[in-house]
Amino acid sequence: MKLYEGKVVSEDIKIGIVAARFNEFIVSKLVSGAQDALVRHGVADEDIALAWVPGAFEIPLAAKRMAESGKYDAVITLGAVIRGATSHYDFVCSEVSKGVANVALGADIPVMFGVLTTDTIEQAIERAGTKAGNKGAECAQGAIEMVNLLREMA
Ligand SMILES: Nc1c(NC[C@H](O)[C@H](O)[C@H](O)CO)[nH]c(=O)[nH]c1=O
Ligand SMILES: CC(=O)[C@@H](O)COP(=O)(O)O
Repeated sequence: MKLYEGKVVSEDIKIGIVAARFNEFIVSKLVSGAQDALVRHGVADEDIALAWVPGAFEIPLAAKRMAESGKYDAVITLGAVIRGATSHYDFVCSEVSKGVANVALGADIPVMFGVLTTDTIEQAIERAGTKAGNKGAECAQGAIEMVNLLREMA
């Protein structure tokens, strides 16, 4: 049986990050978690680019530009959508998740979904470097794995 799996060791990998500024207190921790994980797995700091957008809803467009530029082997999207008093949360989450998935399929490169979608601020904090890990670091490792996997499958 031929087995394909990507190693989580970077060899000449360039990464683009798109981060939403809304809930920046949380998202900044996701960005630093992603950057730390990328560098510690061998990605050169100069091979990482970061673009800030106003909110999660704007992530897919910026991710599309990065993914289709040809400059990056993978894109990591980071944000924190925290439920409020109206149904706005549902629309934002739906469009961001669908949009990010479509960018990956359209550009044919890994686009990692690192947007927290939580009911409470506490849940977001737990996933930004405390008891439930750091979603940015998780996506960073996943991005390296996916790049290596797709290179193996080529
Ligand atoms: N409520 C949150 C938002 N809302 C803003 C939207 O993402 C968007 O920027 C606005 O509707 C203008 O197009 N964004 C988040 O990232 N997180 C939230 O909790
Ligand atoms: C996720 C959101 O858009 C939300 O935080 C906005 O809050 P609200 O629904 O109270 O307007």
